[in-house]
Parts: sequence; C-alpha cells; structure tokens
Amino acid sequence: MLGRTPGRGVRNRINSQPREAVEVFCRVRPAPLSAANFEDCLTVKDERTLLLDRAGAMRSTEYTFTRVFDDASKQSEVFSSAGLPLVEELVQGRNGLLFTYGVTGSGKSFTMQGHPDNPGLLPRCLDSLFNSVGSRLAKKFVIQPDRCNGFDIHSEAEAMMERQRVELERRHGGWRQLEAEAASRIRESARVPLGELEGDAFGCAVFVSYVEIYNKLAYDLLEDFGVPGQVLRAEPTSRALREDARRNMYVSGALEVECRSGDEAFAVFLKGCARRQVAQTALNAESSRSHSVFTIRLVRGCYDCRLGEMVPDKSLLHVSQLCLVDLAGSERSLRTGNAGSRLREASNINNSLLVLKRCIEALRENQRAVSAGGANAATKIVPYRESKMTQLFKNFFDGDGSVKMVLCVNRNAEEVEETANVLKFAEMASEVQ
Ligand SMILES: Nc1ncnc2c1ncn2[C@@H]1O[C@H](COP(=O)(O)OP(=O)(O)OP(=O)(O)O)[C@@H](O)[C@H]1O
Repeated sequence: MLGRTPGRGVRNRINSQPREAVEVFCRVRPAPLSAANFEDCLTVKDERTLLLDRAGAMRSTEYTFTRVFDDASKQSEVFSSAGLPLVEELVQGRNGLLFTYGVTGSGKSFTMQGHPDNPGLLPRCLDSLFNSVGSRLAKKFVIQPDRCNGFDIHSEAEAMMERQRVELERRHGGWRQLEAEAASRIRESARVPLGELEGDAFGCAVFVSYVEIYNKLAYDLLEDFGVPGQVLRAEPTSRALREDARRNMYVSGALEVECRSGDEAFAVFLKGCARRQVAQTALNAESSRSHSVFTIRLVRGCYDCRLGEMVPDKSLLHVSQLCLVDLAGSERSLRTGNAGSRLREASNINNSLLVLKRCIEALRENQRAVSAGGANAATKIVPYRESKMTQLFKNFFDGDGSVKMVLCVNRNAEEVEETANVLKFAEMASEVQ
C-alpha cells in the first residue's frame, strides 16, 4: 500500500512560513592556562549578555545575543541550542546554514569539529540526523545526484551494481583507517521527532559534500574520493558556482557522497580534512585562511510499502540541506603585518568577510525600509555576487531557511580591538530577519 505522499505538500507548507531572524550565539573560549600576564577583556553578564572592556574606556560595551556560552560551556550545550534545531528543520524539509565566525584561534574549529572525545557541532549534527531518519533510509544508490544539483531515482539493479563497484573501491587501507577513526569518537544520542512525517511512507538518502573557498575560488575537498590509497598530492582544481533550475546556488561538479551512518559521513569529512591539508600545501595556504563548507543534503521520496522500494518518480523527491561552515579567521592580518601570498590571502578573506558584512547591512536596511514604507521600499542592492561565499549562501540570506551563527571570542585583552569588531558585526547580523 502506498502511504501518504511526502514532497510537494511539504514544500508548500514550508514556503508559507514566516522568515526568522539570524540567530547569533556567542561562545567564550577559556583563557589558556599557560598565558603569562594574561589580561581579560570579557565578562559574561548573563545568559544573553556579554561585556567588553577596553583599556581606558569609562564603561564596558554591552552586546546581546540569542545566548552567550561562557568558558565552562559544554559542546553538548552549544549543540542543543545551535545545532539540534537545525537538524530538526532539515528532517522537516527546511534548509539551514550554521557558521562559526571569529578571530583566529578563538575556538571555531573546536566548536564545529571538536575532538574525538569531545565532538563539536558537525559530528553531533550527523549523528542526530541518522538517529532520526536511520530507519527510513532507502537502499544505497537508489537515489543519486543528477550533476545539476538535483537527484534521480535508479532501479534496484543499477543500484546493486553501483554498490558492488564502490565496495571494491573502499577496501583500501586509507578508507578503513578513516572509518575506524570516525567510529572511535563519542557519539551524540539526540534524535529529532519526525512530526507530521511520522505517518508518511517515505524513504530517504543522506549525501555529504565538502568544499573550500580560498582566494576567491571554490575547491572540492572530495575530488579524489574514489581514488584508492592516499590522497592526491596535486593542486586541486577550482570549481564554478552555478544556479540550478530552482535558482539554488551550488558548486558545480563537487562530489556528493551518500552515507548511511554518522560514522560513514564523519569519515568522509575526515577524508576531506586530509585533502584540505594537501591542498593548503599545494596552494601555499593556511587553514584559517579559507572558508570550509560541509553540506548535508537529505533527499526524501515516496516509498511503496507493498513493493518494498522507492516509487520511481523523481518529481516526488524533496531535498533539504544543512550547510556547516567554518569561516576563515578574521582580522589577524592587521596585527601581524603579513606580506606576499599571506597578504593576498588576508586581503581576500577580509574582502569576503567585508562583502558578507555589506550584504548583511544592505539586508538590514532593506528590511527596515520595508517595515516603515511597505514592500516596494527596499532599494539597496545586496552585493552577493562580490564574493564566492556570499554568492553561495545568497538563498539563505534571502529567506530560504534558517541562519545561525556561533561567534567565537577570546578573552585576551591583547585582541580587544579585533574582538570588538567581530562582536559588532555579529550583533548587526542578529538584526537581520
Ligand atoms: N571552548 C573550548 N574549550 C577548550 N579548548 C578550546 C575551546 N575553544 C578552543 N579551544 C582550544 O583552543 C585552540 C584553538 O582553537 P581552534 O583551533 O578551534 O581555533 P580557530 O578559531 O579554529 O583557529 P583558526 O582560525 O586558526 O583555525 C585549540 O587547541 C582548541 O582545542
């Protein structure tokens, strides 16, 4: 018997939902134990307020966020507030963007990736997604990317041949090692409710991709995914950004890997991290000088319970995505006086972060104008096209999905001006709806 058909009806429900404000969380990194002459410039006043003290200033500057996490906060708390609601939305068919932002060394990667015994947002999002939809996964390779940012449904026979081919590819030592590393981490146990989907006869597939934006170009960190053995040592090829038939932006040709568990998806992430290091050497880059974008796409289709297979109708597929972005560290170049390729990197990063800032300013101004003067009062052009990063996330800022930012900050008074800049930017972002 066919169950309730998911897909189109769900999409219509989604589009009619009101837009939400960008939610900004602020996480204070603990002071390093070894720091001599350490001077603190931050005070967590309460759960929503942070105070910044500048030398010589009469009063502290106060910043308000959705939630402020002090330096005793746990990874699980940050995940419950900033990550889990986005996993719930992903399962319900809505898009989400979660990014970490802050000065170099402020804890962005710790917050996003974490350590095996203390996982961050990314592995926890993966675990909780599979905890929630694991029992509804379609057989592997039945749903496959169509290379134009959409998906096709393949026959069981085609899928079985593909499974055999990939199984052979993955028997090499490198992949097994990554899988073992991924499996050794502490796993997140949270799951989200399926809600109205509970009664739907649906099958789904989860795909992950991992790209890096460096010096105005986008690179696929999984480009050598199918190559047995160690990662390639060559300079990666840059990829163009394109718009699909539904006006969604995507990185053309970036590989999407289908995964059936949190361990498998996290092993793919680790593979991309290894490639990121190789790419950085080849491009003479530094890790904190690039933006990394890990995307999880959940594709849901109609499942025929009587036949025990997916209904072969691609028009019934519904795709939602969650982008997890570790933004390049901001500002450091101003203090360190970089030169040569480091200076070029720094100016590109500052430029792309500046474009992000200008986009957010324009959005905020347009929204204020609309609330004061009606729908036609928004006149500012939002300069998305001026950087790859803003171009890629244009749809999110235009209201298609939730946007959450975790701002990471250092207590160190030496960095007070840089910290003030990122706090100001984040507070402004939280005013965008
Ligand atoms: N909340 C925290 N609790 C404990 N240790 C932390 C925390 N945040 C960061 N650290 C530690 O501080 C160091 C710097 O953090 P991390 O590498 O995450 O910074 P980053 O902002 O990603 O830096 P970069 O921009 O250079 O990549 C790491 O050793 C990390 O383990």
